[in-house]
Order: sequence, then structure tokens, then C-alpha cells
Amino acid sequence: MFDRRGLMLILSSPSGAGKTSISRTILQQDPNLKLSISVTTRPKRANEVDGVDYFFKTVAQFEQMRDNGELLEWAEVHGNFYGTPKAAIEKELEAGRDVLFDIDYQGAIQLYEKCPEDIIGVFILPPSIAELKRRLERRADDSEEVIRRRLTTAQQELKQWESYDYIIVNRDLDDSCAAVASILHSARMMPSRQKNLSSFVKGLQGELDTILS
Ligand SMILES: Nc1nc2c(ncn2[C@@H]2O[C@H](COP(=O)(O)OP(=O)(O)O)[C@@H](O)[C@H]2O)c(=O)[nH]1
Ligand SMILES: Nc1ncnc2c1ncn2[C@@H]1O[C@H](COP(=O)(O)OP(=O)(O)O)[C@@H](O)[C@H]1O
Repeated sequence: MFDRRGLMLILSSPSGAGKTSISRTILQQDPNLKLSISVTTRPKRANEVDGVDYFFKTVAQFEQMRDNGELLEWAEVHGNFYGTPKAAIEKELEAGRDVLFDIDYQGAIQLYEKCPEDIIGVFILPPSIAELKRRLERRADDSEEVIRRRLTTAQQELKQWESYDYIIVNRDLDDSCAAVASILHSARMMPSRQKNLSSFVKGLQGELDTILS
């Protein structure tokens, strides 16, 4: 209803907990939500498309972007570099569109520091470690060694839940998607997110004055 600056919705989780699945569904359901497409040096998976899931880069290309100040945040995760290209994000936020970030806790901390007013952070937990392992194995894209590395990193990632605004245990995918959608829906209604609110209320007061005078 009101012009507004978009908000930044961060989804983080240990690898395999389900944030990519949740992101895909939410993005399909909500035309005002855009995905921040990260750059990464990780090898492309069979089901991924360059420019859709990630922009796949060499280490040299990544370092050049980072050193040129083109990244809003960046981090090394599971031995690869990941970063958020700055320019596209600012354009979406200015246009009043919300942006979804599938980034790790190191990136989330950087964004919380840089733009605290714009951020809603959601941390996704797996129902159990046995289920997390099953999900990583079922995805079948990664070798046993890569899976082990992701589980090792999960130990560090699990400590970060307190940095986030909301926590969701991803048992049922539909329930988790509904929870994220409802968080986003509520966040859009915060007074700070609605640019023309004060003039709208002044208008209501003016109408009241007219009726009551
Ligand atoms: N800081 C940061 N982390 C990112 C970015 N893009 C992806 N990640 C995180 O890097 C981790 C690995 O991502 P990915 O290789 O797609 O594996 P997945 O989590 O198993 O699907 C996940 O925790 C992502 O949230 C980014 O631009 N910045
Ligand atoms: N709630 C859920 N119940 C069962 N399987 C799930 C659920 N959420 C995600 N998955 C499956 O678990 C695997 C890992 O999910 P993914 O979204 O790739 O995780 P992440 O992006 O956090 O690494 C995928 O095969 C996905 O289909």
C-alpha cells in the first residue's frame, strides 16, 4: 500500500537443513521477493544454472570483485569463497522489493552490522543430526568427504542461532515455508518499513478534523 524501501530477509542454516528448498518455494509464491544471487568459487552442481543459482567464478575473478569493493559481504565457507554482489541489491531495495539472502552466519553478521534496520534474519535448524546427514546424503551431489566437511562446519554454525531474529526447525517443508512467509508478511507491516505512513496518518487526522468541525 505504501512506498517503502525493501527489506533484507536472510536465511541461514547448516548445510542440508533445507534453506535452498525453503527459498525456492518462497520465491515462487512471492513476486515482490527477489533472490540475491551470490558469486562463488564452489564447483557447479549438476542441477545448477550459472546466473540463476550462483554466478560461478574462479578464485582470481572472485578476489578481483572483492578487492574492487563490489561485494556487500563475503566469506569462506566449506573451503570455497562466497559473496553478495552489491549493485543489484541496492537497486531492488530502492525499488521497494524485498531481497532474500541464502548466506551463512559470517555474511549475516556483516549485513547486520552494515544495515541493521533493513534486516530480518531467520536461522533454520534440522530436526536432528541423523536427519541432517540423511538429507545431505539424499541430495547425492556431494562426495562423502564433502558431506563430512559440511557436518564438521555445522558444529560451528549451530552456535550462531542466537544472532538471528527467528528460528525455525525444518521438520515439514510446507510448515517451514509458511513460517518464513508469515515472518516476511509481518516484517513488511513494521512502521519503519512503510515510508509514507506519517503522511497517511496525517491525512486520516485531517479527514477527522473536517468531519468533527
Ligand atoms: N557469506 C555468504 N555465504 C553464502 C553466500 N552464498 C551462499 N552462502 C552460504 O554458503 C554455504 C554453502 O552454500 P552451498 O554451497 O550452496 O551449499 P548448501 O548450503 O549445502 O546448499 C551456505 O551456508 C550458504 O548459505 C554468500 O554470498 N555469502
Ligand atoms: N522438511 C524437509 N523434509 C525432508 N527433506 C527435506 C526437507 N527440507 C529439505 N529437504 C531435503 O533435504 C535436502 C537438503 O535440502 P537443501 O534445501 O538443499 O538444504 P540447504 O540449502 O540448507 O543445504 C534436499 O534433498 C531437500 O529436498
